[in-house]
Amino acid sequence: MTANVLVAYASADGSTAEVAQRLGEHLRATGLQVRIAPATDSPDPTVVDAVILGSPIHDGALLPELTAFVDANLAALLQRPVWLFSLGMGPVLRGPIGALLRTKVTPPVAGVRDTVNAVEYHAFAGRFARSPQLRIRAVMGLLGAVPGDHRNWDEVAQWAADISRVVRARTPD
Ligand SMILES: Cc1cc2nc3c(=O)[nH]c(=O)nc-3n(C[C@H](O)[C@H](O)[C@H](O)COP(=O)(O)O)c2cc1C
Repeated sequence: MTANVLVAYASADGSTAEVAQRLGEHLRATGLQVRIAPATDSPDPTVVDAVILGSPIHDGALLPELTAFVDANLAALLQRPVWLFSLGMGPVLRGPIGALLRTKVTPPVAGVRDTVNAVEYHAFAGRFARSPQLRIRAVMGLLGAVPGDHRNWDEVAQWAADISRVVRARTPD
């Protein structure tokens, strides 16, 4: 039997959408049936075997479109394996303060992770621009967050391979 996977995402500026698309394509290449959809399209998680949820982090939290999708579909999400990913600055932080913060999961993100009982949460480095605000630029400089596209496509491919292995192992032939 071919397993069905839903990749549902929120994205403000497109970089998370591209990671969701790439994850879905890698999963398809391993033989899974995959639907990739914005959370605002209300894709139906009850018709799939596994769900991957993704969102950028804004001000320490996942986007409200993603959390609204989680709230609206919680019963279905709790009945199937769910993986959660985010895009943000965390993984690229450097220096003494950055090192303290880079692996921290904020309470709002941990809340969603734990609410859906995620098999795994993966924080990917995202894409971010130079802030027009001097104060934000100063904080980012202090944390070593260099503006740019920090997405690591090999890491995305590896995560998709890991998920596919688990999903296929759970699906009877
Ligand atoms: C308004 C705003 C707030 C952000 N806040 C955070 C944050 O609190 N923590 C973080 O790690 N990244 C933060 N970022 C970085 C983004 O999450 C990152 O650039 C991501 O790749 C954007 O995804 P998108 O292109 O799908 O919208 C913020 C970006 C913006 C524009």
